Amino acid sequence: MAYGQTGTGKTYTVGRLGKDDPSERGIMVRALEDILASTSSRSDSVAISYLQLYLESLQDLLAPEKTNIPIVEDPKTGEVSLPGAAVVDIRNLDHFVELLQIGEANRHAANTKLNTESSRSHAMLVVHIQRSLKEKEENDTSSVAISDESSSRHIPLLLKSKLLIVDLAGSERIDKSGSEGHMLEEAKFINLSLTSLGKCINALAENSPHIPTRDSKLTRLLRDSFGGTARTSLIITIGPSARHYSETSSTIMFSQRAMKIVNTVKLKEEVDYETLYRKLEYQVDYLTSELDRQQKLRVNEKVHMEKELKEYEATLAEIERNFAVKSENLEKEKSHLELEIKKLKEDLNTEKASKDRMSENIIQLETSVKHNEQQQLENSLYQKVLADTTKMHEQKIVELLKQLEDEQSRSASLEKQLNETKQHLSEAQRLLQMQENIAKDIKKELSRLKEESTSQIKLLQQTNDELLSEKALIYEELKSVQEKVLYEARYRKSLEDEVLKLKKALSENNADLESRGTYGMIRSASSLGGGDAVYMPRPIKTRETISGQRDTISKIFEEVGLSNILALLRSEDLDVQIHAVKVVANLAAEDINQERIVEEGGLDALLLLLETSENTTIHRVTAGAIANLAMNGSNQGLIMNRGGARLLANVASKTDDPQTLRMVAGAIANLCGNEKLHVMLKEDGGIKALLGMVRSGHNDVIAQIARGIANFAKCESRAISQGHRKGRSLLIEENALNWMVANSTTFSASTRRHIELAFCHLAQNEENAREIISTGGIKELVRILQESSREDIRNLAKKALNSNPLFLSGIQ
Ligand SMILES: Nc1ncnc2c1ncn2[C@@H]1O[C@H](COP(=O)(O)OP(=O)(O)OP(=O)(O)O)[C@@H](O)[C@H]1O
Repeated sequence: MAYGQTGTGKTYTVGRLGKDDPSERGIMVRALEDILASTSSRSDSVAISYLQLYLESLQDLLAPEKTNIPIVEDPKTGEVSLPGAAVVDIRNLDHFVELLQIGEANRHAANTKLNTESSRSHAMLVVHIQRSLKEKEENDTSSVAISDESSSRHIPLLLKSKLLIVDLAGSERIDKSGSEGHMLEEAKFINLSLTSLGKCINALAENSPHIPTRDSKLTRLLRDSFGGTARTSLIITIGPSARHYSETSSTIMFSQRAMKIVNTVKLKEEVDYETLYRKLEYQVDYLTSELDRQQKLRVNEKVHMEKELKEYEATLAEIERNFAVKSENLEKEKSHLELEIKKLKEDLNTEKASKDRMSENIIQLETSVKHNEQQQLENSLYQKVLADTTKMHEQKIVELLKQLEDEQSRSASLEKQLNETKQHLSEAQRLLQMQENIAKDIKKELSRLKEESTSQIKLLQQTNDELLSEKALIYEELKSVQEKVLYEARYRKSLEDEVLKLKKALSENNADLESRGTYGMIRSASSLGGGDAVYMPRPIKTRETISGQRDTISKIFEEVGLSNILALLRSEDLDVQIHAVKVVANLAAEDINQERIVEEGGLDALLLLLETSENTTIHRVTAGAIANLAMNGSNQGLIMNRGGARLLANVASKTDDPQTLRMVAGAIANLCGNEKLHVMLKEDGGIKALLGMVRSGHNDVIAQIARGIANFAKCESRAISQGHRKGRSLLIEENALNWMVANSTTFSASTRRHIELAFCHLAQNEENAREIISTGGIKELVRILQESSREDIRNLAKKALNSNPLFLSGIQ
């Protein structure tokens, strides 16, 4: 962690990329360089997350759309994780530097959007390192070795490490930095997180049993990173100037406390249950097939031995048979020879003469006997060999039987090993199941959080839609005001002449009144307004002077006096009346004049003029003046209460002059924007008159009518949604729907949009559904949904179609 006051080099120390010069690299890059140098892609994985904490909200700098990322703490191990944050595997150092750059760009963009600086947020780099260990030897000696002994005795392990590099926000105190407003809010959050970090450091330094990590998100995040089993390095940055003395001393004190903390670094080894499970599964397969193979081998061997035994027995029988035959032959030959010797001896006795021959024969016979004896000896040797062979075969049979016994005991031990491995397997399965359950719980929690945020997003979307439609309406109003300003700019040019004429008429009138002795009437009228006590006509200024003031209507106001101008509305001279009403209409266009005009009886005078005059110009300009006054909410009620809607409707019914109709429609359209007046407007014939003016067919008139309908429908829809009104739309009661459906595509783009907007607002009210369907409105809604040029109107159409089952079945 880098800690210190703003501008003292935390980011310089921790975050510099040093792309061109490696000696410029900060700790983040150097740390990754070291890690990558001592890891191998075969057994290790290195991944990072990069985040910033601003105003207690955690934002992913690698995926900036992810904000408010939840912090999850494992209740058993105390490990902190951020399941919502992006975790990116690092391929090499260049890849890492690229990610840091993206993170910095996102941090800069996010902070510019929030109008803050980087030093107001905490930046965190989380590096996850994972190593598959060569596997640890299992102590249990009972486990039975199979052919691949070295691998069977080991359990796969994962060595997990986490490196957290934190660039903390500036630690300066609020009172010193003089923060206020949004800055103060920021400073409070920074203070909250750094103060709670300080508290945790104090508690750790004092070996306190309770460490208050829950007080801020920063300390919750760092929970498994300071104290306990982690190794923590704290970098302190200070400003060398004497100005920073107090910050420097508090920073150093903070670090002194931190130095008291004693940590015991502990490696986190975890059984890689997945690999273990795969391995045990493989072992079971292997042992099963090995057992089958051994059994087959034993059966084959037994068959082979039995065959060999049979062969030996056959050979033995053959040898015995041969031996018997030979013995019989020898016996025969022996008895034959004995007979011959006997015969020769008898011959010896009888034939002494042939003694020599006889003795020769005897010698011959003796040699033959010797030979026979030799053969007999050989036979006995042969018998001995036979006995030896038989013995040997017997021994071999015994050996084979012993081997068979060995095989049987080996098979039993294999079976035992198989059972034990199966037990291991089921244990691994149980642990795996346990891990799956934990993963399921985390998933459940995540989906709950997701649901919660989805409903919040929906709510925000709804508010956004409403704001969009509000914005669009304001935009339309603005546009119409702009049009009006343009119109008035043109009008003002002609006003220059009007003012001249008016002044002339005013002075003549005064002279006339004075000469007729009625001057007091004007004087008293003027004193009513609290203005000049005595009307003093000023000398008429030159054309050049007035021309210099022509854009400053307020000056005319001051110069002539409002009460005097209003008095001229009652002049008997039509020309004067016309000029006066034009000036009043013009003054009424300015917000600041409206209140005074009404206060000084201008509204009454205008309404009287509308009622009594037969002149078209008077009607047109008066309606325009009333339209201007009707822009102001507080005047709308006055106009209505004094029968304004009736008078306007009356004028509309008597004329076909498009300019007059445009003014009248504009005035009624403004009154439509006040939901409280809707019923009265209907009763006084205002809505009927507004809709009746479509007969003119003039684009400017139709534009005002469409604006009025949109104002009306929008306010009505709002009143219904807020529960202020119920029932069918008053517009529908006045048969506006047929005209809207028939004409929604025939006019200019802005008029069309007003009609579409009105239509969509009417469709939000269930009570209007029947009429909307019977006038072919579903088709119209679908058309708006597909074709309208404005997104907020399309959204309104979609909302109406989706929320009303009658519409949905109508579509089908
Ligand atoms: N050791 C240094 N050598 C040269 N320049 C430095 C050094 N330390 C900081 N600077 C420079 O001082 C300025 C402020 O530094 P840096 O932005 O790192 O401060 P910081 O403590 O992170 O500030 P903050 O809390 O406002 O983010 C930078 O322009 C930086 O380049």
